[in-house]
Amino acid sequence: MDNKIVAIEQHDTAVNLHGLMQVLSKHLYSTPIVALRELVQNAHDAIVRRRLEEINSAFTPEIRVTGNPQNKTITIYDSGAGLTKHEIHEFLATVGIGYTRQLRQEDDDTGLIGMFGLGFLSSFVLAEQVTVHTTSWKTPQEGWVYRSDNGETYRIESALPREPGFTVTLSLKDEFSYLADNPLLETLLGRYCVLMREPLFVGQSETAVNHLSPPWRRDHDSAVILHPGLRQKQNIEFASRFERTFTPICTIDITPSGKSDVVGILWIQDGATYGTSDNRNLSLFLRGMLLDDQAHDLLPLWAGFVGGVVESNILTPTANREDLQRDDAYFATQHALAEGLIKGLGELAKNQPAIWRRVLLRHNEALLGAAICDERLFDLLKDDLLIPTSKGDIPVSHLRQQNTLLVMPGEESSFEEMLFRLSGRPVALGHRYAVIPFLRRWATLYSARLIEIGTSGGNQSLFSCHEISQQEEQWWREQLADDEECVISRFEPAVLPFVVVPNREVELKQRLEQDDADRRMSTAALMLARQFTQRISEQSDKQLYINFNNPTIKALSASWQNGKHTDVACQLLKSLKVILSFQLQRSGPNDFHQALDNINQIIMTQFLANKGE
Ligand SMILES: Nc1ncnc2c1ncn2[C@@H]1O[C@H](COP(=O)(O)OP(=O)(O)OP(=O)(O)O)[C@@H](O)[C@H]1O
Repeated sequence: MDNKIVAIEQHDTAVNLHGLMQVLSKHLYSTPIVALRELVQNAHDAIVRRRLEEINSAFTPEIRVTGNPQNKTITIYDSGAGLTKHEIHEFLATVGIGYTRQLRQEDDDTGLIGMFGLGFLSSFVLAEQVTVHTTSWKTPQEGWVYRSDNGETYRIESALPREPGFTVTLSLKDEFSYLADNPLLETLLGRYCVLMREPLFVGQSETAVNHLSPPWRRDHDSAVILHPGLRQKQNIEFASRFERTFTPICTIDITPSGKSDVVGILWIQDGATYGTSDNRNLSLFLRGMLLDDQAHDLLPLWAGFVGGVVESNILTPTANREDLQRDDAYFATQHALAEGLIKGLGELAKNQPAIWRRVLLRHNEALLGAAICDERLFDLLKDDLLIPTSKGDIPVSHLRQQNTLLVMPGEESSFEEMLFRLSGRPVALGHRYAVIPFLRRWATLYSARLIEIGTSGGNQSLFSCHEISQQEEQWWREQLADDEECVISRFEPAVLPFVVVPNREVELKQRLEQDDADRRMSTAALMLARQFTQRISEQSDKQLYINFNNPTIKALSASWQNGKHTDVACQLLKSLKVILSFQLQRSGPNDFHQALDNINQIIMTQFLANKGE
């Protein structure tokens, strides 16, 4: 046995400070503007900290951001807790450690935003020099100035004391000097900080950029219950600040539910959408600070016509505070928003019929898709939505006749369409978004029959079989069929002697077997589809249903049985078939010419031959 002693060495991981600072300050954030948000957020937290810690504190909370274009500086002032000399070393100048996190660990319901101990570093993205002047409320007789060019080294010097608080001055790099413009700062910060709870002023302005509190907080803070109409008006005004493309039709309140604390408003966009259009737009505020104005993944996929602004205190941001961790809180929020939206749509339908009609009108197609994603939505929408049919858009109840619903899966017009135009029955257009799954669910719920025309199952329900001898069947095939499969049947209306129906399943099989289908479909999907089409036997891609309810067909059948010659009549019928097929793009130009020629010939020889000369 080998008894070698293995020496185990333990070392501290070395950190290359320069490299780490480069990554943290330059590459953590997607846009340098985020640095301003981080500094305002620190100012906010400092005010909260002072309120929490200073007993009998009677200070006026204020954050003020001022740009100075001449000096190319931006100053962020706050009247918060400030820092002692020791705290500057321990928290401001230590990467990854912040006092805010410690405070949050004691009590996380205080509204503090910071947690990573990284945000201050982002100031080095914008600035070639960062200067801080601070006085802590704990040591009001001391003032300190911190200075650093890159965050890697810094200087601290004693300075005159100031009112407790913290002022950071960024001497901007040339490429960011344009930011030292107060109107621009007002726009940028107005976007990020509109829901922040401490007042933020820009330049010399006496009006805080966040002076308007969001409607849901007004409800909470005020004892007065607003008239619903007035509330809706306020909500829409507020929503319009976040919805750039569409005007909101109406808003839906989101209140905390389940494990989510999310609160805010969603709205339905005014502007017709297609079923597949995705205009979801969600601004998410975390602890009062805009985290993401493209947080639409939190909304259900079917809600392509919905916008919203919501806030939460429990979601977990990523370290750059530009995205969210996909944790339990995230999924609870997703769930709460979907539930709130479904409930809100239900209340809209019940309490505001005029607005509900507008919503249906604008988003009928998208709502068809939504209805098949959720039972409750289906229940809400099933009788109000319109189905596109051969006779225009109509509710499903009008589509139902003799307890059957007809749907045409294919896109092109066909003989079936003509069949139903003749009988006056509307046929749903199955190629349109969500129509077939919606009708399937509707049919199951109301125990109606859904007939999908063109599939073998569908055709069997439409055309009943008629028995004739094999010899006669053979004769009919010879007289009327080209490359169609011949089916002897009975159907309405009797005035139609036959129809040519494409076999959609065979069409699908042929399409899948084409090379270009391979390129468009993923291999897995293609394999599944092929498994299905293998079961479709090699048949003709068209079927000719000969109608034994039709008087001409019946008369011709009787003649054949009596051995009479009916060649001319059969030729006429066949030409009629080709002409109708051509109109529906089911026969080619040569056949069409031939058919017209036949008719001319028959008329000439049968009716005019003796009289013409
Ligand atoms: N304006 C300020 N007033 C008082 N203390 C401040 C101020 N700005 C920063 N600090 C202190 O410096 C610490 C580090 O700040 P930094 O922005 O790097 O991280 P953070 O705010 O704690 O967390 P995050 O990275 O999530 O923003 C803070 O926790 C706080 O203790």
